Amino acid sequence: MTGKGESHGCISVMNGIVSGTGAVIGIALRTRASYDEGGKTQDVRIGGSESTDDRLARICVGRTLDAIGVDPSAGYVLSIESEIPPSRGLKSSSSVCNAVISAVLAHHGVSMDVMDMIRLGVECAKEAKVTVTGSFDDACGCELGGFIVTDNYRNEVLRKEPFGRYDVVLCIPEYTKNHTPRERYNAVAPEMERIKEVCKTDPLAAMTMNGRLIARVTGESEELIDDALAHGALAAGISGTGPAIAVVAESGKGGRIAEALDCRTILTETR
Ligand SMILES: Nc1ncnc2c1ncn2[C@@H]1O[C@H](COP(=O)(O)OP(=O)(O)O)[C@@H](O)[C@H]1O
Ligand SMILES: O=C(O)C1=C[C@@H](OP(=O)(O)O)[C@@H](O)[C@H](O)C1
Repeated sequence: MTGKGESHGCISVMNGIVSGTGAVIGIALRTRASYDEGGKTQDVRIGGSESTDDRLARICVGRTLDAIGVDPSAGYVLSIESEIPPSRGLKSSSSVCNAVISAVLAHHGVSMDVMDMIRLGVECAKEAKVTVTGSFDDACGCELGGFIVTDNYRNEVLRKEPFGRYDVVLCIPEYTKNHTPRERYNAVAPEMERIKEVCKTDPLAAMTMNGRLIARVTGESEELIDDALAHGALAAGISGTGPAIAVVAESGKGGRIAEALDCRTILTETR
């Protein structure tokens, strides 16, 4: 039986690299995976992109088979279709991990506790070296949706609540993330402590503060953030390690903001 798996995306409220505490809001963009065993080859087909590295997906298959006691040398076909542009800070890697692991489990008819599945994905991301802290915040946001705060060092959820329905505009540069040295994130720890305080009562204000701070850390311009706010956005900032900018707006107002911004945009909503 073909195993099917699905996960979503999320945007950053607090970048977890700075202090180990991460916060995200789930969005509706989707990743779908399907998995079938048979044949002699291990075949990974990534829709819409010839150039995306398939190593993370292969690690997810191998580690899931290992976790459920199945021989990982079996031939398979894994297909992945994702709406999330890779390597822009929009959590494509976490979403792929969740979707692929779910598809492999479904093929074998095995159920796994959702938090165990998320933690398995974090281990895969670490092995593939696509994360600094393990990105437990992102993995939870992609799978569970809503507003989530996590401790990425302990893989613990600190806060999880529904977020309500908002439009989300994503500005997607053509280029992918630059790998800014970790010391540059560590250097802004005092500012992140202030953002953590704000986040306790006002996650949208925290998102903009974080988004501006990370723009400074990674060397991105804040111009699009200013433009989005000037056009009525409730929050705007770099998501993850960038370079994408995420904008939150009242439901129905995202389209107008997207038109006003000088960038390639995707219009979606919170989940
Ligand atoms: N559609 C996809 N199919 C398979 N793997 C993907 C896909 N999208 C992203 N990935 C994996 O995730 C990696 C990108 O991770 P990363 O640079 O951390 O970006 P992001 O911030 O989007 O998570 C890619 O190199 C690839 O290994
Ligand atoms: O590598 C990491 O540990 C993290 C990377 C960032 O996200 P992206 O991978 O989306 O850039 C960040 O937002 C997250 O809190 C932690």
